[in-house]
Amino acid sequence: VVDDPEIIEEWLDVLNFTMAEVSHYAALASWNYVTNITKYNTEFLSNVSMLSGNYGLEMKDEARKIVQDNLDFRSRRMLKFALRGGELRDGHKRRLLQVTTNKMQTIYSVGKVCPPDQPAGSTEGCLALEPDVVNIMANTRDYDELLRVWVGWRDAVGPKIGKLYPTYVELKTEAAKIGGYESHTDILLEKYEDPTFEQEVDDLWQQVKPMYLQLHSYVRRKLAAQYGDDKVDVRAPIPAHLLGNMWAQQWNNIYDIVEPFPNQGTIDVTDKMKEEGWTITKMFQVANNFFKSLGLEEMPPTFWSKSMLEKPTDREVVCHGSAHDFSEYNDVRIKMCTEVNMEDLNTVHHEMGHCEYYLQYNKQPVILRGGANPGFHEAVGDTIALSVVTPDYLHQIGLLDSNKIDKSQEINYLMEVALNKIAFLPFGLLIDKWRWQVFRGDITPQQYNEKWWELREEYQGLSPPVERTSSDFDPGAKYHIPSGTPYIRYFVSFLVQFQFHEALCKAANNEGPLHLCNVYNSKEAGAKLKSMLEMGMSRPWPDAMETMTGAPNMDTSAIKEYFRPLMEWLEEENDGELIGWGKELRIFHQ
Ligand SMILES: O=C(CCC(O)(O)[C@H](Cc1ccccc1)NC(=O)c1ccccc1)N[C@@H](Cc1ccccc1)C(=O)O
Ligand SMILES: [Zn+2]
Repeated sequence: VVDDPEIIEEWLDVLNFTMAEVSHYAALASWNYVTNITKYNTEFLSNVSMLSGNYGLEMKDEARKIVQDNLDFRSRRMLKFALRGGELRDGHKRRLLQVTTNKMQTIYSVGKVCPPDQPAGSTEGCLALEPDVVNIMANTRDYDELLRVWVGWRDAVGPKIGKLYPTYVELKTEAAKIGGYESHTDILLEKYEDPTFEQEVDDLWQQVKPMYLQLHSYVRRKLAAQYGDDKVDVRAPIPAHLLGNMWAQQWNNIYDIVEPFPNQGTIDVTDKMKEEGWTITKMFQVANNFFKSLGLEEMPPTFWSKSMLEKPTDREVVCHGSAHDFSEYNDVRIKMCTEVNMEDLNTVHHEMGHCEYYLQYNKQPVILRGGANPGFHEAVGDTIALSVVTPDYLHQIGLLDSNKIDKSQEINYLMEVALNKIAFLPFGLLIDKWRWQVFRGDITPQQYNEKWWELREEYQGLSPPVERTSSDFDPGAKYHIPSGTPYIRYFVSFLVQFQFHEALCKAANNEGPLHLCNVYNSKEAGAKLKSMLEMGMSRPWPDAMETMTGAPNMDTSAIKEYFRPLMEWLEEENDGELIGWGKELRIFHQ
């Protein structure tokens, strides 16, 4: 047992130094695998993961011997993080967990949708998820073609991942119990340092659900008009393959079907980007320039030389976007199979927001480098993107002919953003609602798929377009399940990013409405954001929230304020129409 403050400080310094080394090598091994899926890189990653796991267990055992009583807040916080997490001590089980997780991620990343009666073993004429299948889901308006790729993708990856998932859950559960937790769910929730967190997200959902119901009712009617009311019943959940996205998580790609005031121009500037000859590099340079305009850190030279910004043609990679921190010499990188379109311009800012956070908290000890909570990390880039999509800024970067918008164009603009942000909220909640129940043992493998679809109907008001059975594993068709990436962070992000946007607009002395505010070039806004980012996870997230907004809590007033004009318009449109589904189906009256 150690209680000498001198020795403890020395131990924390050694922890910091060794952790930087270990996480550097772990990051490199991971980078090599995700940017080049080969047998060698897979095995190398597995070996490095075992070594970093050994290091983690050693540090934990040593940390346990330290008496924390008369340590300062910061040292106690570092020790708290050092003692966190699951703990598999058996090498074989640790290796099995690593290999199982890696297999699921690889199945997803190399998955292909092949034409019917495809000869076994050949990938001739098969389509990858990105960009091929994603583009079909976004652009096709043929009901049956959408159905073919929607089912095809789930058939290609679901059952294979579903076979591995129970082992993954068992091993995560064993690791959690050895670590002293009730279940792995408690480890996931621990990151929010808030005993009532689950209750809070339910309350927040209840506050924004009315906005979602208005959007859902309106979109359902428009889809019924588009595909016929034999295909879309305005009294029932919406078939899940008609929303322009493989997971129906965001509906921006069906803007043309739901456009409130046709032929008034739109902020979907994909066509203009192509006309203007935008390149992938330009997309990243424009994003980099926005951060620079705020007085924040630019991406360093190695970002441009070492990132993977487009899909390679000569090898298999993990296409799902990610931002990587190599914990030294400011080496931060993005891996993304970018395409020149509006949706990816958003994602470019999203990923670069992660890199900006890395660059801002790199003065913290390694163990305190992270988002104030995981939702904050997801919200940085999206907050900037709320300025980027304004007519004012799109005009500034040459993607809109005018930055003037009249009332109907303003409704069109708000609809576009709502199809991205409001549509997402129930999806951002239901993924971990399902996963928390699985890890608590409240959903058994036999029930995986039926419980998934119960949640999809309850929260999103969607139904599967064809019969689903327990031999399907539709959760596996979404990246974050096979890769083991938590998801409630995005629900948190999609709410707090409006609080952050409001705070930056206030710092920038913006006069106009929140939804038209663009903080580009505002050094005051940049300073406000920087003051939160550089904290990393050195303080509990309410302190970081208070630094940004002046109040410590998550709050839906900003997102409601942002969309108020659209909600008024939608309530008008939906007056006397059917709203909701199942038990909550009713006629809406203003
Ligand atoms: O998954 C992503 C973007 C990928 C990421 O940037 O969140 C990435 C996911 C990931 C990849 C590998 C390992 C772990 C997580 N997260 C990061 O790169 C990341 C995560 C934590 C800290 C720093 C970087 N977005 C979500 C939700 C979303 C967010 C914003 C716009 C659209 C959609 C989705 O696509 O469903
Ligand atoms: Zn992210």
